[in-house]
Amino acid sequence: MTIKGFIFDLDGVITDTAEYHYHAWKNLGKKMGIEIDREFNEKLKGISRMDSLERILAYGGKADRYTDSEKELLAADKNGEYVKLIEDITPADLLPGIPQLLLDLKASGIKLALASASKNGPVILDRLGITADFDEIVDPSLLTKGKPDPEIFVKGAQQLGLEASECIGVEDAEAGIAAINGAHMFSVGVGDPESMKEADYRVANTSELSLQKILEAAGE
Ligand SMILES: O=P(O)(O)OC[C@H]1O[C@@H](O)[C@H](O)[C@@H](O)[C@@H]1O
Ligand SMILES: [Mg+2]
Repeated sequence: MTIKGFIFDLDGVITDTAEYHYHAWKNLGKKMGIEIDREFNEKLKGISRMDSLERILAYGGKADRYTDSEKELLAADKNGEYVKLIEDITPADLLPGIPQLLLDLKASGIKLALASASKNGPVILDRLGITADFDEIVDPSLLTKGKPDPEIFVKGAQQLGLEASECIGVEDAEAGIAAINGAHMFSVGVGDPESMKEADYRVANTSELSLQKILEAAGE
């Protein structure tokens, strides 16, 4: 078999923390007088904390309103709310289909890496009880460019000791699919068809993720 590695996004793929990011940004937006809706939120998925804040400020026409240190405080405010929202995560918060997919990957001897832009990723993996399932975690603080740049997926493959052509990337973000495709990996998209239109293989939600179907679609 050619495929030897799976590289996963976390938020919105393994657990529904994408929803918590949305709520925390929406609340911060309210404090700044910027209305954030679900459509705009699609453009925030996969984007680092500070880059998300910059996008929100530009969207609200307030790009020049805050100093760098004020932006640090705003981002810390959002993260404070987010950290509270993830406090009670347990293994029951794995999205449907993910426990089985992880079992099937293990049984197939396929290695796993995490390619999340979130600095909260490791603590979430711990609370979900799946840290030991991952062979590698890409440290987002060491990246020079965030998604949609391919760097995080390229690093994931390197850390696993694999070629890009031997890996499959799984994402729920437009920026994430662009990053996987840019890394020349087969991309699996979870979400609505419009946001996931660039993915090589698409499912509407995680309960439809099947290792066998993904491998078939990838030509195995
Ligand atoms: O603020 P954190 O936890 O470091 O997360 C950074 C980014 O992580 C990504 O996984 C999320 O899709 C983004 O919404 C989020 O902004
Ligand atoms: Mg995501």
